[in-house]
Amino acid sequence: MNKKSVRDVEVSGKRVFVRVDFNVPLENGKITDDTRIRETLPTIKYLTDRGAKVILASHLGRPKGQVVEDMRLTPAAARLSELLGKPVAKADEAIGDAVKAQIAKLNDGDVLLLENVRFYAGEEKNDPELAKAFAELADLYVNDAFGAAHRAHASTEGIAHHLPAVSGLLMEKELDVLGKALNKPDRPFTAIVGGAKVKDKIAVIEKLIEIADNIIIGGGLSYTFFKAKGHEIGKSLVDNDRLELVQEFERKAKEKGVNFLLPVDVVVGDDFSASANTKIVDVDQIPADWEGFDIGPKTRELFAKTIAESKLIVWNGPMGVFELKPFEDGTKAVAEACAATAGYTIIGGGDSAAAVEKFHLGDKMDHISTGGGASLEFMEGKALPGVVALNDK
Ligand SMILES: Nc1ncnc2c1ncn2[C@@H]1O[C@H](COP(=O)(O)OP(=O)(O)O)[C@@H](O)[C@H]1O
Ligand SMILES: O=C(OP(=O)(O)O)[C@H](O)COP(=O)(O)O
Repeated sequence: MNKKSVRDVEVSGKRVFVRVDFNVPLENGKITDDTRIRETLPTIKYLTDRGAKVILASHLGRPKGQVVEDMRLTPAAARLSELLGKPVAKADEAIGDAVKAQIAKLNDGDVLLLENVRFYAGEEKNDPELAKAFAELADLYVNDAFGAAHRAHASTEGIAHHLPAVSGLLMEKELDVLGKALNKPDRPFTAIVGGAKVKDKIAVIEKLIEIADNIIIGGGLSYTFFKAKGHEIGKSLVDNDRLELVQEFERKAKEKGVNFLLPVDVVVGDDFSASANTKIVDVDQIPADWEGFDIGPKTRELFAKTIAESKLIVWNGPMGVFELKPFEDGTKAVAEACAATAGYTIIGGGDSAAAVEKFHLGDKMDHISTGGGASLEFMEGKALPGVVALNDK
């Protein structure tokens, strides 16, 4: 990488603002998968071992510029403290005099976690005033939030214009591993896209058609494709603004000789809950009032066959609502197929990583990336604003 990292600068005694991605899955205030926190330990330890004062900043969820009590970072501070085996102070805000006073009390080697940066409307707008307010807290900026590197926000991009700015060790590792795998991909190369961030994911498919041999679509994303074909989709997730666009994808894929696989059957439920009534139906038989929550058994077999024959598999986004027992089997089947294939497997995204860990298959994958959207955009060849803003070597 041509960007400076923590290894290239003096950190001892400095106040270091480290942007991490602690956007972890939570259930009733408990962290269900701490991968993203564990993955930042090398950077945090590197800095504390050398006597830096570490000021951590992250977003959690999408609170849209408001304080949302359930989206405070308090559980992340507690988990980090357990993992580091030492106290981690927690601020109730991310900027301002109270935070500055807390920082002034830090000793060399101490760690402080700021409050959710998305509680401030300026974060996602990349407001220069907010970026300056973050920069006032520190002497050095470290970006270790690979999962948010595709966002040009005040704490991922703006701040880098006000302080010396370098990458963390996780950021460096992610770019290195993904770069090596995707520079000259082994073929057949299969991209699997699922999940619930429908708009974001649809945006990357067009480019994937140009680089992958097989594209597998599952999860909440698929229903926009079914609706575009004129099928009833009941109450399933949909992006009504992109019905024409997704039809284009299938046409383009055909033109390029890319195998474009959509689910053929799905598991529908009458409620978003673990006690919902469920049915398995073909994709043109979804009842009105029901909602598609998982891929069906015929689809699992179809997807598994393609995964088995692939040399490189990049998977982002669960195949269904794997958090709920009745809708976990599709994601589990794809995770098992990825675990069994001889191909090189890269799993990306907070929830996809959580799913693989839930099924105890994490150690069977070649790389679990902390970024879903970020790894997809990296794969597209797009510049990641959180990386571009860092100082060149
Ligand atoms: N058919 C579906 N309907 C609603 N939500 C879904 C469906 N399939 C998957 N999901 C949800 O998608 C979420 C993950 O989406 P996303 O954030 O896009 O993935 P990642 O974090 O891996 O990038 C999971 O919480 C899962 O419950
Ligand atoms: O969870 C994240 O992305 P991912 O779901 O693509 O892995 C990152 O924390 C970015 O979050 P965002 O998509 O709300 O900007």
